[in-house]
Amino acid sequence: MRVEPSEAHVAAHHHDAPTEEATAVEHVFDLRGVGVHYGDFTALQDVSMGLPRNQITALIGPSGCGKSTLLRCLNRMNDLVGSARVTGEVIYNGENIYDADIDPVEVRRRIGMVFQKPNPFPKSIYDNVAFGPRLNGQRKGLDDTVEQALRGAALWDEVKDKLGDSGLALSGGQQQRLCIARAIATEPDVILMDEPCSALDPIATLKIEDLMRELRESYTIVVVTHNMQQAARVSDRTAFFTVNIDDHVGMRTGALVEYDDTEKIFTQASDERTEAYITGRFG
Ligand SMILES: Nc1ncnc2c1ncn2[C@@H]1O[C@H](COP(=O)(O)OP(=O)(O)OP(=O)(O)O)[C@@H](O)[C@H]1O
Repeated sequence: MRVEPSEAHVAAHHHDAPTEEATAVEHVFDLRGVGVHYGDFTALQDVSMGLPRNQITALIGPSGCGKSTLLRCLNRMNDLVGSARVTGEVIYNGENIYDADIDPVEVRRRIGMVFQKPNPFPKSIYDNVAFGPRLNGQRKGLDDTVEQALRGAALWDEVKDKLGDSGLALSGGQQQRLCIARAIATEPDVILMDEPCSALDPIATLKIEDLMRELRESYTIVVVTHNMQQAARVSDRTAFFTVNIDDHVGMRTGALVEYDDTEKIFTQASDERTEAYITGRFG
């Protein structure tokens, strides 16, 4: 990629004087009229929103409104779905990640992903975390990299004496933290999380939420969640999506209804559809 996000990151934190421009919120992503289509089916249309750096943005809304589809758009995971096509612009650190000269592998290195079901590789804890750095050609300092990533994912103390054990032998919550460690080991800029706690019990869930708040210091996080309390507890910004149904053709297309500070969405939503959803009257 032409713009090196880590440089953009450093630059953003070294403004000399707080001019009006410097104090404006910096967006890691600017989505401009984004639509996603699977063949002839439009799953999501006309999404425009800016995702602020070092904040947690939650994507919420009823089943099928396109939350996961949008999340996968942000690191070109939809490329792996043959029929998927993205329209509009996904601007990441000033560049459209769908431009012809952008390498999707590099995009996915900068923008990591954590999935709903913890999915460690059937390898040791150490090898799970070292996987990405090794793939990137790192040969030296792997022990340090692994330790730092496991510390960053709040898992080090629990596994430091059994790094050679299988990742699959850990509890569900530990496996999810291992997946987070694996994601941060390659030093991404952004972490995308698709319902990261839906397979976890309440205690493991709270641990992941605490971890998300810590990770926000160093990363920008975008999380899809069905859990309203979770969105309210962890996120800074919330985007509510709905499904518009076209009865003539039976098309169900997702659309962004409202995007604002989480506190505003949960206390004084501007759109009655948002309020109905978060108060549990719909969805
Ligand atoms: N690979 C695919 N091929 C075809 N259609 C798809 C594909 N993935 C998703 N869709 C469709 O796109 C729409 C949005 O799906 P998506 O999974 O993004 O919604 P969601 O809001 O994340 O839903 P949920 O909350 O149930 O996970 C749905 O109508 C779904 O059937």
